[in-house]
Amino acid sequence: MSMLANRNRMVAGTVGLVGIFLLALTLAAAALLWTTRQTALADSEEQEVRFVSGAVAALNRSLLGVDVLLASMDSLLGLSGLVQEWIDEDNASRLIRGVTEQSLIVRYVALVDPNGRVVASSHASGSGLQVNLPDGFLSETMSQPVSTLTISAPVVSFASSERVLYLARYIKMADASKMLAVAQVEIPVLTSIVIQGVDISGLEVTLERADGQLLASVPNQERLLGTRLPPFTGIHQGATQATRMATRLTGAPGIVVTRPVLYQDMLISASIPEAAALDEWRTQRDFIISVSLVFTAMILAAAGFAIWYMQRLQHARLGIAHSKNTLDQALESMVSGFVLLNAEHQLVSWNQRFLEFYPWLASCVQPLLPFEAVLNASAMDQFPQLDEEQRRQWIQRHMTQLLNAQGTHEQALPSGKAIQITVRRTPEGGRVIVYQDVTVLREAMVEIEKLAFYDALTHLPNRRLLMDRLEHATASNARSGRYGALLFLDLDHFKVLNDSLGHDIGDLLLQQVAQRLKTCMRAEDTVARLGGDEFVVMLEDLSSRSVEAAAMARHIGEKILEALNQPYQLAAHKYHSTPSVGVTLFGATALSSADLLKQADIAMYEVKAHGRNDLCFFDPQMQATINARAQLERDLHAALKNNEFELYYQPQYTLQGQVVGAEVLIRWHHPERGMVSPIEFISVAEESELIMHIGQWVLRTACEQLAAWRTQPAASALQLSVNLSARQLQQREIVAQVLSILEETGAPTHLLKLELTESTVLVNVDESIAKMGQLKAQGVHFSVDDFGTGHSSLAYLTQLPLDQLKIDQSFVRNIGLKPTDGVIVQTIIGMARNLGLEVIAEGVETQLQQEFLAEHGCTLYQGYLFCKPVPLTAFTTLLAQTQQPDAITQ
Ligand SMILES: Nc1nc2c(ncn2[C@@H]2O[C@@H]3COP(=O)(O)O[C@H]4[C@@H](O)[C@H](n5cnc6c(=O)[nH]c(N)nc65)O[C@@H]4COP(=O)(O)O[C@H]3[C@H]2O)c(=O)[nH]1
Repeated sequence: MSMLANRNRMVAGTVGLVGIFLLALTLAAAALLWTTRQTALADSEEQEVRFVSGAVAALNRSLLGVDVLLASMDSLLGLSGLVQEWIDEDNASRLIRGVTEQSLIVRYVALVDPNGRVVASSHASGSGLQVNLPDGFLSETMSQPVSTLTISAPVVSFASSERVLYLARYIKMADASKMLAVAQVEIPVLTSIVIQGVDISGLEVTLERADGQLLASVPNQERLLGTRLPPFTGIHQGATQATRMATRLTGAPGIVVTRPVLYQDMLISASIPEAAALDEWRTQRDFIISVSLVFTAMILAAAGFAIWYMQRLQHARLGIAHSKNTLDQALESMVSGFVLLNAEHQLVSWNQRFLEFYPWLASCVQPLLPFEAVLNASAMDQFPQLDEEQRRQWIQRHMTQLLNAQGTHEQALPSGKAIQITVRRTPEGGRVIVYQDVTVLREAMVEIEKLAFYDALTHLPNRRLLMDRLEHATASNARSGRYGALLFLDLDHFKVLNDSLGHDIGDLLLQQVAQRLKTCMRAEDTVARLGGDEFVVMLEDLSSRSVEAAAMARHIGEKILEALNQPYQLAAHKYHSTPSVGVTLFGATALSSADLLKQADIAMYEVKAHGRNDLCFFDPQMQATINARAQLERDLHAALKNNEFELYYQPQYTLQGQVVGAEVLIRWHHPERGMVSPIEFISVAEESELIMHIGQWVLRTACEQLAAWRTQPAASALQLSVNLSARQLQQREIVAQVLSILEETGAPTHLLKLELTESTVLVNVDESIAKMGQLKAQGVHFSVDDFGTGHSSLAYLTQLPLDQLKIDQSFVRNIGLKPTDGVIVQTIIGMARNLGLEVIAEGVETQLQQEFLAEHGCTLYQGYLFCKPVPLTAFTTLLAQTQQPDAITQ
């Protein structure tokens, strides 16, 4: 409504403005017309005044000449001394002719007696000339008291048949009689004198008497000559200014200038009809009017265009306002939040829904607010704990995400809402951001996923999800070459429970079993319920060695057996349940998920067939291995308890054959199997807590021996190298443990050398370095076993607090056989020397090997060439026979 009023106001304003313009233009044009008209009239007046002045002057001069000519007759003819009869007419005519010929305007001059008879004349006929003076002219002239020039009315000359004027004055004779000297002037001659060659358009010139009698005129008006023109009214005859009145001849409205002539109340009048005076002005007038009309047309056209344009503009504005209104309504009725940013990433538009999602922004949003400020407000409200730098980074991260994002991403709000944010770039470089509440959708999806992939009773993954994960796991294990395991569980006699106590109780058992199974697993493992009382556990990424993977699977299986064997409280019923567990490994062979599940299922039935509540592997060989390992573990536990271990000592020699120490190597006297090699049982022990106990036993025994040797001069300087397994070093309390054993046994710290393998150190380098550093600070020595075989520890070599490098026997064995190994041996020796470390070669079996090592700078040796690992008694005997070096000092 107001827009319409506004438009009308604008149109009215434009019309008014145009009216003013047109009025101004009209006034200006009129003023211009008036001015130019007045100027044209003034110009004509001026012209007329100039002309009349010239004409009067010329006529006066001519009349004066005639007057002088006539007056000169007296002296020429000596008339004042004569009487008429004395006049020699011929002589007088000749004399008159002589002076008349000198005049330019006078045609004839005659001497006329009071009776009108020509006495003498300038004409060839002399006194024979006929002069037809108008009636009364003669007597009128003669009767003048003083002789003055009189001018007759126009008459036709007998002599020339032309219209002429007679100019006369009387001359007194000696006898007081009077003679009339008359000059005949042809009117055309007179008018040509008056006109003086001037050519003024429309000019009317009259020579008149004061009473209006017309004597001559230009243009010649034959019929008016001698008649009386309307007298001048209200005009002073002597006035020199122009007067607006009817022209003298045609009576048209015009400009009249009149001036008296010197003689006999004659005057000259010049008239220009206004029409002629404004001739040129009319052209100007037409031009001014044309220009004004053109301007008027242009103004009207411009106004028309302006109104049209305003209407269009208004229309467009109305359209835009309407569109904006519609858009605003649309935005406000959107279920999504909406934000529009300009190219400078400032807020241009947003809707209420956006503020409902982010209520803390309600007080800060305003047009052209930089979006960074919006993020800042969010960060301040939502993450008040962030310091300024963290907040800056948070804002930066979100800005980058906003600027680079095309498409959708999701945001979880503290309120629990899930907001899907869609960012689109506008053609101007701005952004349209749409915020959609997808909380319900997400919850529904979670629910759908749950229904699709999870078991409703236990909330464990169902068969579908298990198979999906199994597919992934088998594919990934096939790539990495590592093994995983699938454990198929079935609850023994579940049907009996269900039938006797009902399904609800059965369901309670299943739920509790699910709960217990989860507690036995790592986070990355999967426990699934296939249905009924069948559960499957999938263990991924166990080991790259199948035996080890099987052992780990067995461990977990046994854990499950133990957990599920605990009594259950099912509502009011106490219940004891047992499971049967079938295991199969996956990773080596590319079996399908279904086949793997079948294998585990078969293994599980194997358990059922053999009395239930047990675990069985699908592969009989694997089962046998696992059984053996299980047996070995059990035996190792017993061995520790029954003191079945013994330490052997393998001496370490200098080049000169002196024994500087020994490596202690564990031996197990199995009650049934006899001596068991550490190669067989150390790796098994390392997979469980057993290695801690065995390692501790070895360390304590070695330290006790060192302490015992303190008082024996032959052995008091010997160092003992003790192998420390990876798991031992990873123990948090290893440093305290070693130090307390040293203290308890009283062994000299500096005689204890701990042998580590490269891989042992590299498990957790920084922590290993720290632990080694602490022990080193107390005097304990370190040697790296198997140097050069494992991972490249070169990068850490300088950081490790080492005393000795041990060249692995695999290189020593190949000396003389494999040139590259010879080179490696040389390199290790060189490196050890550079780092100021001792270097010892193990597994030296031949003279050739020893010579090669000696030649390249190796100073210590261990191997069958010198001595095999031997029991303490044999070692003590050996010591007695061998020369010892000086004691090793700290
Ligand atoms: N062919 C040949 N072999 C030689 C020669 N000289 C020594 N050996 C053998 O090489 C092994 C050297 O020990 P290792 O590399 O630490 O390798 C050891 C070590 O890793 C581990 N082990 C032995 N005792 C312990 C122990 O007390 N604690 C820990 N953690 N591991 C031990 O068992 C591995 C095997 O020990 P052993 O059977 O005693 O085997 C010993 C030793 O008998 C030689 O000239 N030729």
